[in-house]
Amino acid sequence: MNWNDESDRVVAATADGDDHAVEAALRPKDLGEFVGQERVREQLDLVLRAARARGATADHVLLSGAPGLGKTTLSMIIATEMGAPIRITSGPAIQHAGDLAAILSSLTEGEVLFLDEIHRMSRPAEEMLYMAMEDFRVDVVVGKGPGATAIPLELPPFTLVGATTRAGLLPPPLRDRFGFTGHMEFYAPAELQRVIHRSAGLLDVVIEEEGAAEIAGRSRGTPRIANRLLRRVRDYAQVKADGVITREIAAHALQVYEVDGRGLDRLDRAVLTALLKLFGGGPVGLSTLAVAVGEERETVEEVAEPFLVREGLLARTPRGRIATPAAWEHLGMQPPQQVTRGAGTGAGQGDLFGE
Ligand SMILES: Nc1ncnc2c1ncn2[C@@H]1O[C@H](COP(=O)(O)OP(=O)(O)OP(=O)(O)O)[C@@H](O)[C@H]1O
Repeated sequence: MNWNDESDRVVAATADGDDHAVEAALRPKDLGEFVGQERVREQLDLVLRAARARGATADHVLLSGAPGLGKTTLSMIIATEMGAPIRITSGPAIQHAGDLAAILSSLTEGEVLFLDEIHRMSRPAEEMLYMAMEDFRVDVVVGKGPGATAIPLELPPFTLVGATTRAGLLPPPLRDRFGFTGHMEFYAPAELQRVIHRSAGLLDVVIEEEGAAEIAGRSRGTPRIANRLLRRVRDYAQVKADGVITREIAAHALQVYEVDGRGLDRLDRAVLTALLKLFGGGPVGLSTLAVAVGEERETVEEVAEPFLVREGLLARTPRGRIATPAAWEHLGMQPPQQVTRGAGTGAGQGDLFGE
């Protein structure tokens, strides 16, 4: 299989068409239903309550975090909690300042504007957004060349909810204009277990506690993946058993989908196996590792490695990629002697960098 398209993977954190179809039904509708992210939830609750008490529009909110952690869901909850409508768009969809002006000028008072991937907006649109966020005003340029004139346009107060996977890429003037920034963390297995239980209830699927725990442990800290694995396990339970998801059924089903006990899929394991078997645990250069796996360099670096690094199974060092002791353990292999001695070169190394 060619892994260049991330969405081919059952453990992809980004949404595929099938996800879009069911995600709307599974989204928590208010803060009380939203699982985990205690700090962001508590802080946001205060921001929204205070705005409601003042009868004001809520401050602009920036949500940062990896795909599938619930940024879109939270933006919808903000609108619901404020009793306001929501408009959804994304940075890449706004290529010209005029596109943004058209959206902004059609907002109603108090409306929530959700701007996904806000770091991918064009520069002119971004500059227009500064003024809109701060003064609820935009200058619409009419005409071209020396005869062009800027017509100021008043906007009703609105709440911008920006979402980004890369908060560090946002220019400081944009970041500073958000009244509240929430950083979404990966979820603990116990939290994902709650997400799975809730989704199973909505999908009318019977699941045992241990079945949910089994799926949660393989969901890479991400609710979107948890919900997708649940649907695959449900299929298996319906076809191969009586529809009830037990721990055993979940484990068998996920074995069929090649998702192991830690959430690694075939590509992840191929990279680790090559690193251990062919290169004795490294260090080995990225290009060499990619050739050994039969994949593009970018696929190994961007698709497989982030999760392996996060799991503490692989480390990027100045000398190349190395496996950590946990990688040997996970694949049930014995490290050669020198790797055991060099175990300190594992995930804790300070000078990690992309090769
Ligand atoms: N805290 C949560 N509790 C319950 N379900 C959640 C939670 N967070 C996310 N989900 C579920 O996970 C799925 C993905 O969430 P969502 O689309 O909000 O993620 P996202 O961060 O916006 O992802 P992306 O950046 O890729 O758009 C949805 O089906 C949603 O219902």
